Amino acid sequence: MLLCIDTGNTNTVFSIWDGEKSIATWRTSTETQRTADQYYVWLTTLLNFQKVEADITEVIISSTVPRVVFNLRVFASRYFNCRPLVVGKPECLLPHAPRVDVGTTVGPDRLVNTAAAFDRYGGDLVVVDFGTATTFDVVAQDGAYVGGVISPGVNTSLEALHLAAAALPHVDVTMPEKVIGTNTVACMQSGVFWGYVGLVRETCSRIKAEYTRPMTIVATGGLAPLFNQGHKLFDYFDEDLTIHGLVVIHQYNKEQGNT
Ligand SMILES: Nc1ncnc2c1ncn2[C@@H]1O[C@H](COP(=O)(O)OP(=O)(O)OP(=O)(O)O)[C@@H](O)[C@H]1O
Ligand SMILES: CC(C)(CO)[C@@H](O)C(=O)NCCC(=O)O
Ligand SMILES: [K+]
Repeated sequence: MLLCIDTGNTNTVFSIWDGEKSIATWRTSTETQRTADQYYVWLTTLLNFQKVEADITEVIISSTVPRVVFNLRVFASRYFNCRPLVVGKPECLLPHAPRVDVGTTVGPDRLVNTAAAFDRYGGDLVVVDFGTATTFDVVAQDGAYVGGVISPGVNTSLEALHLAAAALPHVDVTMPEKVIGTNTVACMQSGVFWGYVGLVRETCSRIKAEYTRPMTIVATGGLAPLFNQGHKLFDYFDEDLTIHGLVVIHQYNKEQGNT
């Protein structure tokens, strides 16, 4: 079985796959201090609790936080006796090489989203991922990542507002009934929610105008459905896009004899 690990700046998702079949998926917060042994204790507790029989023999990792990769590598080799594939490292092959400026790095989550979205929807895409950052990844007709846009994440924006202004509380994002708020929380929620609807709409429309070919917009990330209520911002919402990309990239490496 394959263990897929998707580490974002806020959360890390572990997902176990038996071929094309998902066995279990769990989420934990991303912490750079966590050791290989701590990952194992956490994972086996959940496996035992849910009575999941998992015979993990392969591991693939995408991490936007470079510092956690070392401990995840130790975790894979110590407990599953395998050398993990790490997306973005030269030893992990990609179905399509990104076309970006020489010497630049592309976030591994964006490479993974690109591979997943191309597999499911074909080319000429914008992938919008609502994570710690809101990213827009442009996928060309041939499946290559050809650039995109990075905006502050929804929760990141709300948190920044709270940290920067003494009188502004911590609030959760929601879709407000009205635009004109009549209390502090409602004003903040309105600013972030409607501001984001505008941000996504304007960014996608400008990407489409610049790209010149018809494009499909695919959204992923826990907050995507919130922004799609009645606003028709996306053509598709795909909850497990990033994990699917890890399965696709792992499969590609196997086909190339690289595991
Ligand atoms: N309706 C909602 N209202 C508020 N928060 C939500 C809602 N739905 C999901 N969330 C939260 O939004 C966050 C977005 O999840 P997602 O996996 O897309 O990004 P993340 O894991 O936080 O970011 P990263 O991948 O950069 O670590 C999660 O923390 C999730 O708990
Ligand atoms: C933009 C984030 C933080 C989104 O998770 C991640 O993809 C990242 O750290 N990227 C590196 C820079 C880039 O993708 O161009
Ligand atoms: K994510």
